[in-house]
Amino acid sequence: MLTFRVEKLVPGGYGLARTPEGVVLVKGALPGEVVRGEPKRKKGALFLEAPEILEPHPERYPKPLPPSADLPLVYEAQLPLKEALVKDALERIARLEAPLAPIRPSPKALAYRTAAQYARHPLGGLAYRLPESHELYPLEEDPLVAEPLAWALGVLRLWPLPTEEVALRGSLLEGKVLLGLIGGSPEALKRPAKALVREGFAGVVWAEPSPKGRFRGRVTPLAGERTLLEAFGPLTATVSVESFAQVNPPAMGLLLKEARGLVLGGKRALELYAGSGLLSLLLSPRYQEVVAVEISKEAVRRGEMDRKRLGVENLRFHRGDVREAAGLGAFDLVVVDPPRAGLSPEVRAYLKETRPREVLYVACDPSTWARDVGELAREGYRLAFARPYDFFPFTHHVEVLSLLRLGEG
Ligand SMILES: C[S@@+](CC[C@H](N)C(=O)[O-])C[C@H]1O[C@@H](n2cnc3c(N)ncnc32)[C@H](O)[C@@H]1O
Repeated sequence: MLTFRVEKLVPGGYGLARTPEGVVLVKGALPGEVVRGEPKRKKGALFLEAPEILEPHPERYPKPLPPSADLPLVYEAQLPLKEALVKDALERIARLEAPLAPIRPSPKALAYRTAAQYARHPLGGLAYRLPESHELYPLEEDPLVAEPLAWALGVLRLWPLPTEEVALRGSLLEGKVLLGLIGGSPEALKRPAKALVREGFAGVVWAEPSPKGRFRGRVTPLAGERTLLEAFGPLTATVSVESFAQVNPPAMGLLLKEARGLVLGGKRALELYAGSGLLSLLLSPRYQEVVAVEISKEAVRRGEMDRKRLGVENLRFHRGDVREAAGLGAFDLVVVDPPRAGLSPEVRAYLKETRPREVLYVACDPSTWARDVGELAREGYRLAFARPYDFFPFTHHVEVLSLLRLGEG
């Protein structure tokens, strides 16, 4: 059993501590806290997953939070820690001393999420599934979800639906919520789905559980609407329960507003990992031609709906794999917003080969972002702008908006 003090927060949401046994990564412990436990060795590093907290942080958040909330601090105290994560990644991984604009807080610290997934508890009601485990935590309430989802949770807790998981996507603009039922039989769920729509859900789809990920298998609409309209600052866009959209639309709205002012404009722009093409729609007035590449059929379908609704004529969606970007030729601007793994080796090779004048990089993982920024800096790019954004209060997650420019320009 070891007793030690946690030094700092590191990517992945762990508290790092230096102990006589070596460096220990502690889950759910905050910088400055004294913890006790038996660290276990995993893949060469020491981890303490369920520490006993002997000396809590003076600003520890006093109310219950879901298990995904791995930064249980009063809101103002979370922001410098997130800023430090990005700065640290930039210095340690990218080896850059570039200035970082101050972190932009989330417009709301609680009740901000417009999407969430829960497991069904075998004893009834809903539960949180602990990350990377099958353990379930019964759900009383979720203070992080926005109003339409809080209403949905109240209804779903009482419905004994024969599914494995439920997914929710709300719209703050419409004040409505869509429901995804994952697992069970679509035939058996048709009637309950119709009843749920009568109860106030905007729409219900069924999805086959898939080892490739949520909504990567068969999806069947059961009742009501399939999409909602949401406001992302300067843009309105369709959202669905079946494919990626940012979970904190007002925070994404602030990022979009700032992104619009960063780029130089020009002839051709390319967006990779485009989702439904929010950034392409936003930047389309600044370029003659815009191409958006995205692998998810459902995201492209939503993007096409938005393109037509907004009357954007110079944007073309290309449903495909970004690893094949080499075939698309050269662009003045390349926009990227990859998943946590960062840019694929093929995309990095494509950027080095075609050398766009500007790369607008939106990141959800500071470590892989710093790896990619460091690589581009060695290719002659300058990190002209970088600002952390808080899209996920009460978690270690932090988003970064950044612009890389070729040469001194
Ligand atoms: C972080 S999201 C960004 C979406 C968009 N910028 C937005 O804010 O809505 C990453 C997107 O990359 C897509 N994606 C992941 N791997 C891909 C690949 N190899 N080729 C094309 N798209 C991919 C995912 O489907 C997802 O929509």
